[in-house]
Amino acid sequence: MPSIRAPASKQTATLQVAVKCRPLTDNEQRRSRHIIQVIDDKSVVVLDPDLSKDYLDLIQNRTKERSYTFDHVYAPGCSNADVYKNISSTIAGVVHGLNATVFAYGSTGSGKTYTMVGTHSDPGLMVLSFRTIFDLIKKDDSPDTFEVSCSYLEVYNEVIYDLLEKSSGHLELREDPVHGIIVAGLKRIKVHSADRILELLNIGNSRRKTESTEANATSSRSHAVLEITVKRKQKGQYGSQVLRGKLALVDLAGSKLTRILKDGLSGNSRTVMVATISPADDQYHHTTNTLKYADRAKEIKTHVHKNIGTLDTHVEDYQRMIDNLQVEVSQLKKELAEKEHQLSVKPTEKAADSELSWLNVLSQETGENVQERINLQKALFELEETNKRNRIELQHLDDAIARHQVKEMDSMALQALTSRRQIILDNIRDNDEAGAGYRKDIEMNESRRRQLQDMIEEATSNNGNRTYLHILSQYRLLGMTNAELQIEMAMRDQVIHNQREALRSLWNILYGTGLNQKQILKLAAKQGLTVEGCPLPSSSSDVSTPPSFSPHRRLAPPFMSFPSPQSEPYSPSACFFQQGFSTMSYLKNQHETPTICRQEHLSSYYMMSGTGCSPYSGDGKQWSSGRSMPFFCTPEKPGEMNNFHPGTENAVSQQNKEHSDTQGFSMHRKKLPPPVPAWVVLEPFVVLSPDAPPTNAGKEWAIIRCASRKAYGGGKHTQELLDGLTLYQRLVTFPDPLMVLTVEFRLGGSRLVYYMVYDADERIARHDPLPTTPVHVLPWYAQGSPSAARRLRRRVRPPRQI
Ligand SMILES: Nc1ncnc2c1ncn2[C@@H]1O[C@H](COP(=O)(O)OP(=O)(O)OP(=O)(O)O)[C@@H](O)[C@H]1O
Repeated sequence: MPSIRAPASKQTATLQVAVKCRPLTDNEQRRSRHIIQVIDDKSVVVLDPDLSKDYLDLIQNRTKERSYTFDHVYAPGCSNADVYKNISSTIAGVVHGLNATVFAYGSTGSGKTYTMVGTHSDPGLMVLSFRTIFDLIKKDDSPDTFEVSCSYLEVYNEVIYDLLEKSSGHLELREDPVHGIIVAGLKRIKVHSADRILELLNIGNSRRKTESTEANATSSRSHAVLEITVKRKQKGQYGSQVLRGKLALVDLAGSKLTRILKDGLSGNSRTVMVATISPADDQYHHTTNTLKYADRAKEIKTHVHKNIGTLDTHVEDYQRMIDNLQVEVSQLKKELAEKEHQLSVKPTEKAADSELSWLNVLSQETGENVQERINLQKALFELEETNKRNRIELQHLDDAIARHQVKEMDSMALQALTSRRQIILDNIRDNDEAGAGYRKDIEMNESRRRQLQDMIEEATSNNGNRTYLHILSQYRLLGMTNAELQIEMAMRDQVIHNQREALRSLWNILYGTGLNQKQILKLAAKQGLTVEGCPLPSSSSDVSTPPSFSPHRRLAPPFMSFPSPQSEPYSPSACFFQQGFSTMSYLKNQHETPTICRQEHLSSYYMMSGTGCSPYSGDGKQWSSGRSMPFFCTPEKPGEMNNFHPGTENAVSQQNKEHSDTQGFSMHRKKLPPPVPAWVVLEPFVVLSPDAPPTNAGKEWAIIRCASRKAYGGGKHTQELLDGLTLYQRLVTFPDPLMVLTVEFRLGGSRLVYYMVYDADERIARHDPLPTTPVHVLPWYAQGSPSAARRLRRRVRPPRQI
């Protein structure tokens, strides 16, 4: 079972501000006065060198000294290592998924580059930081694996250049909904040692633009940002969580701050600012300006939380996770086959009924014990999965709340977020408590199992019919083990299914950008990333071609495809591909029995009565828009679907029939159709929502309908919905202000209806889980005046079913 982790907590941190005064240079010693006095390790005094003010100061009883207090103050004799001592704990957080930003701020010639880069004898904060990172990775004795990469850029005259690229062109800043501000096309190089970063740093520095100024012979004319990313993959039984810590080391030219520091100054980062000052009297104004700014910077607050990877986890990671789980499943299958073989060898001897009665009682008890264990494990598994999602949502909410707080946005939205956060927190706590209870119950159950086994062993060894009874008891026990193995397989199938969903979402995002596979791979290579497991589009009209490769279907990719009423029901092979996975051999002949697909879904064919149901009508032609049930599902609500998708009545009633046919505890081998893709495009609807905000009453609304597996207070489904919605927002460019589209999330099992209402002005006017009042949904052509319908029909091309 995956371990239950503490929720990713978020802290508000203030900028750590240090001031470092450099010594007078040789030149300055000849011509300048020293005007800085470091009082102690926290305060510094600046003397006004203007002697003409002495008289005024005297008569006005003013002091010519200005005193400032900071987190740390370093006198001219201090080394970079002294500064580093006080920030090393911030740097260490990067190895645990936290972001950190260190930047030097000061006027030209004040010692920024010296502080950040340093010299051979006095290495700077950059060098010391990445030494720490590699030391910590080396010393880490957890089973986690690490991947460190680095990028180095400069900003010169408002233009960004890649310092790790020989003749870098101009790069652009982009706001990425997932990763925040990113520099598109910036090279990211995987590194395995501090020396390698040092090497890259030197290469990059040699490309930096410098020139001689009055204050500094080699004055940096550009800002430089060295970014080190540490990806930590934590191993868990059912998958790995990825923590991604980022360290930005910034050497600013002159003194203006750029957008690149946005994260460091307001976002998710522990940030250290080292204000560098010169002690020379001719730098007085620069020095006081720097100190005033640094003094104000003390108030800046950041919101720090761990970056726990979900969607941004690399495709390759998911693929690898799935591969491992598949190996596990095939091992279990092998074991199952062996047990089944043993079961087929039936005992031939007979014993008197009376002799067997005690064995019957024990067998029955053992059976109940197994069933109880199965149910407990199943419930625990669901709880843990749900809480994983809850924690992710919690993190999203924390982010959103922090953003609202920073922007001081309206309290209504903030209130909604906060109350949602409380619900999630309560859910997490309740689920954790319930999980602990289940674990205790499982322990008790297992000790009872051991007791029962001992009793059977003892009884058979004392009986005259020893061999027969032994075989008989083994036969029954094997039956139980068989059931347990099937459960285990189903659980793993469920995990595979989840990972598959995540992987498919990732590919959908990539395809949804409108890029083809080649472009995606090229782009990834540019970023220094290797993309594995890319679904290969095949040529011509192959059903397996992802719809996104068609230029006229910009909107199609996220919604995947759905069999049109005219088309053949999904063949397992087509379905298999549309899940986002391909194997070349598999695609060669889609009519062959798909061995891999069968393996993928085999255990989904085993259903426990009372928990399973099929969305399939059974006539091979009529589909509900559902997918085959994952093992742990609750029955779909009949009728819900009918509102939105005509022609599913048969499917639903058939499904209910099947469901009611399978009561009582026993294992059923039920053939279900292979799953259909998770995204389905239905025809557009125009909605008059009774709970629409009054200002928008009477307008035409578009509604996006989403469905998900479990309600559970917004755990699993919410993340999937968020992913989907982010995707949607990103992809839909609204070429026409009145975009009417209905999307249905299909994730199998019972559904949670989720509404997104878009209107012409506000994009997302409203989104709500389960509206309290009914929403009247009409096909767009049936709504409003004939002219409005005509207008809509012209503007909105109904999404095609593929
Ligand atoms: N702590 C120090 N000890 C000795 N020399 C120093 C120290 N700090 C800075 N210097 C010297 O001061 C001069 C200016 O430093 P530096 O180049 O780091 O300034 P800067 O703030 O980066 O300037 P610019 O913004 O123009 O690039 C250099 O000659 C550097 O060697």
